[in-house]
Amino acid sequence: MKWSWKRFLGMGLVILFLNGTLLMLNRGVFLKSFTRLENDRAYETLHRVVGVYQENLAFLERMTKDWANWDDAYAFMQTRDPSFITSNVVDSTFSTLNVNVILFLDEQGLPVAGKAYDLIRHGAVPMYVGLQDHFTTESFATLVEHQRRGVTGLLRLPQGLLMLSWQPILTGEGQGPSRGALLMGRLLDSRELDRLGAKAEQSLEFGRLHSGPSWPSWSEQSTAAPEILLRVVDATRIRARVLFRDIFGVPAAVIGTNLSRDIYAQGLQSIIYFHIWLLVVSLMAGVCILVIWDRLAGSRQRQRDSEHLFQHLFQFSADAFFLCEEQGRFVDVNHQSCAVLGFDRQKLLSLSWSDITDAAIGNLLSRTQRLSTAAPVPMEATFTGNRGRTFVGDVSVTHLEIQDQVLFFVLVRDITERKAADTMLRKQKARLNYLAYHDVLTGLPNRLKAIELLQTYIGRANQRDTMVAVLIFDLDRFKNLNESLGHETGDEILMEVARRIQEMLRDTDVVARFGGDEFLVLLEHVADSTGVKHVAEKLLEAIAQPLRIGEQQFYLTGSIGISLYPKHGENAQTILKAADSAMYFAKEQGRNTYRFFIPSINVEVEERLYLETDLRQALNLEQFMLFYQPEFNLHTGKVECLETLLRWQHPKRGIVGPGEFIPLAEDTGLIVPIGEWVLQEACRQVIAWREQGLPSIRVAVNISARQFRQSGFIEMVFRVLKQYGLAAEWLELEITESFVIQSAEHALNMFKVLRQSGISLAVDDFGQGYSSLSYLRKFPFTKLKMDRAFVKNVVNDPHDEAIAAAIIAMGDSLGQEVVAEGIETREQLDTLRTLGCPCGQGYYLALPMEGPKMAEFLQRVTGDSPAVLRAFRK
Ligand SMILES: Nc1nc2c(ncn2[C@@H]2O[C@@H]3COP(=O)(O)O[C@H]4[C@@H](O)[C@H](n5cnc6c(=O)[nH]c(N)nc65)O[C@@H]4COP(=O)(O)O[C@H]3[C@H]2O)c(=O)[nH]1
Repeated sequence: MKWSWKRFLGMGLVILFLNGTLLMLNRGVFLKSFTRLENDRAYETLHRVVGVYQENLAFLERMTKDWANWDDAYAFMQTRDPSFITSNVVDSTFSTLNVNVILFLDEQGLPVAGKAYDLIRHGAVPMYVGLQDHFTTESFATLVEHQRRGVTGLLRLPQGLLMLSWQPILTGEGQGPSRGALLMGRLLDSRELDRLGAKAEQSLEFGRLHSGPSWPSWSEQSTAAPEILLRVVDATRIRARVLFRDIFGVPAAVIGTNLSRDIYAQGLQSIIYFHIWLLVVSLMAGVCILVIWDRLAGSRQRQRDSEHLFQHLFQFSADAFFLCEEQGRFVDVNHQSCAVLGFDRQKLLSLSWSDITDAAIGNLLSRTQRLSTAAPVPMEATFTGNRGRTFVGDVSVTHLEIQDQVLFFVLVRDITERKAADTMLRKQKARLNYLAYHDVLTGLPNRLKAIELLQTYIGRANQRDTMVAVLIFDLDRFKNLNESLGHETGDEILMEVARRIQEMLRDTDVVARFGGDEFLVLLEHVADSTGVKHVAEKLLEAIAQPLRIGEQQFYLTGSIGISLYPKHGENAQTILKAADSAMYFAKEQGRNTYRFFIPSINVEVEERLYLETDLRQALNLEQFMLFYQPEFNLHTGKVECLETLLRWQHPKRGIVGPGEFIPLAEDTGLIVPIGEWVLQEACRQVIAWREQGLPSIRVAVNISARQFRQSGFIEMVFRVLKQYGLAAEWLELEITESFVIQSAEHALNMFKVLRQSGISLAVDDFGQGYSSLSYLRKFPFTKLKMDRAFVKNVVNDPHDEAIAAAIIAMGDSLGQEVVAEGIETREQLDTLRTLGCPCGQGYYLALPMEGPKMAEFLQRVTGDSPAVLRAFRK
């Protein structure tokens, strides 16, 4: 609540003013009444004093009259017998009658007998001086005549004021003639005054007046009636006075009293208390009124603001609002309603809910909530506007009751675009979800999905006490293929492989692409390894089928690693690692095979990792060296060529043969720089020997498929030849038959370029891959190196001998030099010579040798070395 201090101050001042005015009025009205009441009380008090005084006078008069109408007194006035006085006017008479003076006067007013008595000291005193003088005066005589029944009243004497009664002395029956008068008097002294005050219940002050009126407004009166005067002295006192006149009508004394203004004081106090109370109450009431007023004003303002805001929101909201009756007729619509439906306001107000939507009004009713009780229940509906324009709206309905009429407050938000966006988003999400869990190329589940599935299978295997088999399948030397043929061909191969694997497996089995050329097969509910073996064999078989992409035909092999859950690992991670290790092991074991995981595999895999690390450093550390093995003309014994054979001088393992590290170098790509080094070293060595005076000799360098496919390979060869100044005719490149089969078409141009430059081309390990004869004719090979496998049994196995003979004949007919590899015995040499094999290589003829030894060897054989020639002469 906002306090308006000015308003509060104003209200306070008004209350103060009103209270002040009321106080003044009350004071005027009530205090006057109080004063009047007090005056009345004062009059009453003084009247009581006067009454007592007059009673005293009347008593005195009666008593004097009794004595004056007494026969004895009547007789005394005649006889003047003093015994009457001595017996009747004694001291006790004064005390009894409570008078100070008793005086008998004759007809002339002269004293006959009398006595004066001090009632306080109780003793006779001399007759008051000048007392009798008053009764002889003319004015007294007039007074007596005027009064007729005696005179009673006050008389001023030097001794004080005397209350007296003068009565003519008559007989006991009150008959005359009068023989004089009797006067009895009582001094109005302090004692008498106290008695007067006690009787009037008021303490009195007495003031004697010695000469004429000095107090204001004493009226000149002839009567002896007392006059009362009141004066308000202050807020606490009223002074009240009564004036007494003597028998001659002259002011003689004033008796006064001060009256406390109790009524006034109490009244005033009550008024003040009442006004304080009134002020407090009115101030509190004022504050309450202000607060209530403020609140009422605030709530009215808020109500106005909220109505204004509601109107503004209603009219200018970006959403369409409809206020409609129970039957659906529109009561009010906003701008947006007109805009979305394309109607003007008048037209829209003439329509009803059912004209613009197919959402039944009954439907709305069931979904409404009372306004402000809960969130409205949303629903979707299709709306049709002007000229058939349709849109989808999000509808929220609330209902409210205004003067017993139920109205629906309907909010419609055009969500057509949002719905379209939602649909697109859902599709995108689905697509993203698909991409997150699938391999785009093959459509197979990807690694993530495969691992999830594996975890699910593991869970189920735990429940049913079965096994899960994991087969990791990798295409052998796929990288080489991919690099040489291009990624598009590589992708097609992968898709075909995926298709074959899928076809081969059951629907319940899972095949996933793990990345690159690696696939994963999951087999659930496996009882033992027999079934798994069968699947692995079928897989290898399916892959081994010739694969045709366009015009080219490929022969692929794969290596499979197998692990079983829970035998080889306790969770998805360890089971996958085991299968991976087994797959590497299968590759180690010559590829195109499958291997189950055994714990020792891990050691081998680890070793392979160490080897890879060392291999990466070997070139920089100059740990490589070349050995040379001669190829001889089996008829002349002449060294036709030297094959370079790579060795790795490992710091810990000693000399490591190429069989142990070349596959690794190929897999890791290290073969490219290593191969370049070999070529350089071979060229350098040949030139060096030449410079040593040895005869020029051709050097054969093994080139791996990966090197060959490396872009810029030919340029590199030419550059090296140029670098060492070696003519191309002294260089021979050996390429394995498997590579020739795989990529002959692709490499044909390269072979041609190389050959045209004068470089010799040899097909290594010839015979194993069943090269087609058409290839051999088409390609510019200069040499076929018969695989050692045929040489091995050429002596004993007629089949191998026949193959060897065929190869020799084929080379002969194609004009290609045939070199038999791996001649280890005299018999093999002889057989081959008999078969007409032109050249040979093998430990029987010469072992691979380091450069210096080979130099010595060359020195010897050039001079028709007896050791070598001996072998040929037989
Ligand atoms: N059992 C037997 N073996 C004999 C006999 N005579 C020679 N050998 C061996 O046969 C292999 C001949 O080389 P390859 O067939 O090209 O086979 C080579 C070649 O394919 C490859 N290789 C060697 N050096 C390199 C190289 O610098 N680059 C590449 N890419 N491969 C190389 O490693 C393979 C193995 O090389 P090495 O271990 O040096 O083994 C050599 C050699 O020592 C014999 O009478 N009996």
